[in-house]
Amino acid sequence: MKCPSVTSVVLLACGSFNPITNMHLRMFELARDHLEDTGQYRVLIGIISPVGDGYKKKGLIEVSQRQEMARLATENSDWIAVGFWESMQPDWVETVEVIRHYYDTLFETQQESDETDTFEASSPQNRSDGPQVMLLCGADFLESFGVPDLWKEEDIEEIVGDYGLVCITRSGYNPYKFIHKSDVLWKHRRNIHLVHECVTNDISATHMRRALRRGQSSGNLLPDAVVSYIQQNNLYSAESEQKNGDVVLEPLQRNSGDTRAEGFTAAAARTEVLADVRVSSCPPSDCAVFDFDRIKYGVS
Ligand SMILES: Nc1ncnc2c1ncn2[C@@H]1O[C@H](COP(=O)(O)OP(=O)(O)OP(=O)(O)O)[C@@H](O)[C@H]1O
Ligand SMILES: NC(=O)c1ccc[n+]([C@@H]2O[C@H](COP(=O)(O)O)[C@@H](O)[C@H]2O)c1
Ligand SMILES: [Zn+2]
Repeated sequence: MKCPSVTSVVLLACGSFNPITNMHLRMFELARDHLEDTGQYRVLIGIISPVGDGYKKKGLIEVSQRQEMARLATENSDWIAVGFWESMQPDWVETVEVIRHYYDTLFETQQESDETDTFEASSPQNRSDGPQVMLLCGADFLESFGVPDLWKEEDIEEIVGDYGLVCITRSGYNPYKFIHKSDVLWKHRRNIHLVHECVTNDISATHMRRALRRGQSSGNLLPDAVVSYIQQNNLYSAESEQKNGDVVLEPLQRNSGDTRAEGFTAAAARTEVLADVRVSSCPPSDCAVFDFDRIKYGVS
């Protein structure tokens, strides 16, 4: 019997990581288990890429500190590491460019190790050799594709069409419904791996920052080394939470040309509406696999 080929995968998670939480680390484990369970993939490494300060998100502390926390959180992992390239760029970098960067770097490495030197540059979807870079995210990230002026259509098309996405469900979001309603996501649904997080939780960096600035415990939801680093450097306060408070998020500014704070407020309000799609329904019973063609989930 012919052995089905196994694709090597690099998982890339882009985000603020302000600070990194245990859920961020769990996200990688859930994604790896899910992909490897299919028998079609082998996950080689996971990369955490903290966004640069130029992203200008409210309450975003310096990237050197977010990086250090991510480094501490992953120092004992044998497969998850921090990617520094994104934050070393002078300006905020579109996510698709970060993915391209890691894809190109891996491709070059593969090329160098190839003796025959017969490789030709080809687009990711046409390449059967070498590892595939997949974007790893939570359902809120996926649903942010629907926020006007936040993402370029062509970037979404490239991310899901050429590279692929692994999305972890998150309380308050319904990625099944979101994909069903989006033409581009539906078209590329086979490249979107939805992983159902069976342990319902509402862990977020926002909750952690709130607890920390109020002097409360992080309730074991942050790695110990990260808690110590935060305490030693007195990182989260009412003041740090106000950082970028009156600035427009860089992607919105870039895509809409709007530098006014009201522009951001309007977009933030749209985000709220999006989050309102909140449907608690998860895939019926199967926690690991969701087959769009097999399961009907009553979307209007
Ligand atoms: N509890 C969670 N469940 C699923 N995905 C999550 C969870 N927490 C974070 N993620 C994902 O981790 C990635 C990085 O997210 P991010 O740094 O924004 O963390 P966050 O907890 O959402 O922080 P914040 O509250 O500041 O937005 C995103 O893709 C996000 O969707
Ligand atoms: N157009 C884009 O490429 C685009 C838009 C918004 C956010 N992002 C990225 O998504 C991530 C979002 O992080 P947060 O969920 O912490 O805001 C960041 O890495 C950011 O750079 C990319
Ligand atoms: Zn977030």
